[in-house]
Amino acid sequence: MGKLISKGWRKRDARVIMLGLDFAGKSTLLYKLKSGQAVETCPTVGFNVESLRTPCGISFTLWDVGGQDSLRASWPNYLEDINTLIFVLDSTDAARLAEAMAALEEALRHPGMAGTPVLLLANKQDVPGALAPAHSSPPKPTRRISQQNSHHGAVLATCLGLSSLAAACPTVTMLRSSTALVCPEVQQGCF
Ligand SMILES: Nc1nc2c(ncn2[C@@H]2O[C@H](COP(=O)(O)OP(=O)(O)OP(=O)(O)O)[C@@H](O)[C@H]2O)c(=O)[nH]1
Ligand SMILES: [Mg+2]
Repeated sequence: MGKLISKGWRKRDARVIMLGLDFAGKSTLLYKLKSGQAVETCPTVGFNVESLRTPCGISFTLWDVGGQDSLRASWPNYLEDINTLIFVLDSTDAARLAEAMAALEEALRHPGMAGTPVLLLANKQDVPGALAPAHSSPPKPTRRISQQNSHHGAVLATCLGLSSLAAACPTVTMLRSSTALVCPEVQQGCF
């Protein structure tokens, strides 16, 4: 929130970008926050954007960017001058956790991301068997992750599980979420 203020939220609404692999639940979350309703979604091609306001009166625009593989090359275009990145993980998709981490790593390398708060949402926690932030058999990273970005490299280098991601980097906050249930912290705009 500090960066949100320092970047001049009085002049314009804060800009919050939501990224994550396809099927993670980004659009579902966007429309749940906008309308309070569970909305049926289809894969996003391009982006969706909505103006929202937290209960404590902060206005922000929430950008939901399509996460399909073919669309990820466009992600850097959305990362200019942002106040917060929300990265949504599908906690039921252990097979693609390493892919998600690689995509997050790529996003964090963007120069505009230095010092930007990152909220990692471990989504779909309502599904039985969903990975918990402290799950015991985390996937191994597919490759050694570089330390290029001093703000985030340490996290990614120890990308052994959801909890270590959050613990190792001060700019990353971990939150379990379920759009289906609407996590109260998200609804109250506590990010
Ligand atoms: N059980 C459960 N299902 C969810 C949750 N959030 C989203 N879903 C489902 O996950 C599927 C994908 O949701 P979307 O919101 O379209 O995913 P997306 O991240 O926007 O995907 P792209 O637009 O392709 O990047 C849909 O069938 C949703 O109903 C959740 O918290 N729990
Ligand atoms: Mg979508």
